[in-house]
Amino acid sequence: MRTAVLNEPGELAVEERPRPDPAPDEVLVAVGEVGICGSDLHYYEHGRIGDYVVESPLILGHESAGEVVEVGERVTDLEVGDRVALEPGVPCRRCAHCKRGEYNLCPDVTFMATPPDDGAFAEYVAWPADFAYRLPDEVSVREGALCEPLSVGVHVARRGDIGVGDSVLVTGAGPIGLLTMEAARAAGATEIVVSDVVEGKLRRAEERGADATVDPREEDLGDAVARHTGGEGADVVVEASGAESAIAGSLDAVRRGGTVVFVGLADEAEVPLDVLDIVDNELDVRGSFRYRNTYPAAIELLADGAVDAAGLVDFEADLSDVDDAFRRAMDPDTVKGMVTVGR
Ligand SMILES: NC(=O)c1ccc[n+]([C@@H]2O[C@H](COP(=O)([O-])OP(=O)(O)OC[C@H]3O[C@@H](n4cnc5c(N)ncnc54)[C@H](O)[C@@H]3O)[C@@H](O)[C@H]2O)c1
Ligand SMILES: C[C@@H](O)[C@H](N)C(=O)O
Repeated sequence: MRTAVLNEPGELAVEERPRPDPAPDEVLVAVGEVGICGSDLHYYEHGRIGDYVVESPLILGHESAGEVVEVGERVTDLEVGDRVALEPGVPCRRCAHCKRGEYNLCPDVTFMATPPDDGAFAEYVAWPADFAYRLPDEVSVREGALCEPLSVGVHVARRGDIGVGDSVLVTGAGPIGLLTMEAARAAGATEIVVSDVVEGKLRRAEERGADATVDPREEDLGDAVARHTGGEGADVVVEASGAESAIAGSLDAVRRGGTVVFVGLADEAEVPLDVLDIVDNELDVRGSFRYRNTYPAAIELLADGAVDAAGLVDFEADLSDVDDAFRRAMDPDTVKGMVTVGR
């Protein structure tokens, strides 16, 4: 089968690999579409993300969906021909985190396209059937692939306890920020402000339903958010850029007693935060890591038309043009590029 393999930073090659056989609890999926994620681009450019280092050839891609072509002998709830979204992180199911239900925190997770685990830029993937979610007719294979970044947004909305009537600031209008905005809207948020430093991204946020947008280089973020929230600040701030200035500025934009959710990953592990501010204003400061139990909700949001994930897509490219697709995806105005593997 054809795969796209990262051999060296900046060197992505289409290579033949043996087609996998599904284990008894797995399904074999003919991959249809795979989204290009910021982490794929990071491995492509730098060969590492923090402690995860690409030390041997790695198949990238973890936002995927396709069609079941074979089922393992113990699989009872999926059939050949079902279209499925693949949740890319499969936990050990045995550790304390898994048993608590926080399986996104499992230290022994196998996560697609995170060294040393291969990803989904491949014609076929064998995957545990319980991490393959059947798509209803209303949800396309492309949308199925985008359940992955949407899941990040759904988990953020849950971590932030975003609810009816809340005001929310999202810093960063990449795929994660934009899908978080839509998950927040679906959760009941009524005033959503989005900030970014790229004009085209702010326009995208407006087109997709942001109530207001702010470029923090032109206007103080705290003042702008106060103006849109009756002088109070946002009930919930979601930091989805990873930019140090946005991380530090998040505390100026949240109301007293509000919540800040950090989902963006800064290049530096340490970014100064004013702890007195957190104590004095009784802020809830939370991290949000990947997701757990979000795929069913993401699929429902797409089936109901509550979220327009496919509208994020700027371009599609065939697997044979994956290297060029990665270059296009690096343009700051690009939100999402898709690689088509089969249909
Ligand atoms: N915690 C998790 O589980 C998780 C999952 C996926 C992605 N991430 C991280 O979330 C972040 C967003 O992911 P993405 O794929 O949308 O990334 P992205 O790079 O596509 O988007 C980031 C956006 O932030 C904008 N930005 C840069 N500086 C800014 C500033 N000072 N203020 C406001 N916006 C600014 C950029 O212009 C860009 O539009 C990244 O840091 C990524 O690594 C975390
Ligand atoms: C969650 C996923 O989208 C993210 N890029 C990760 O590898 O953690």
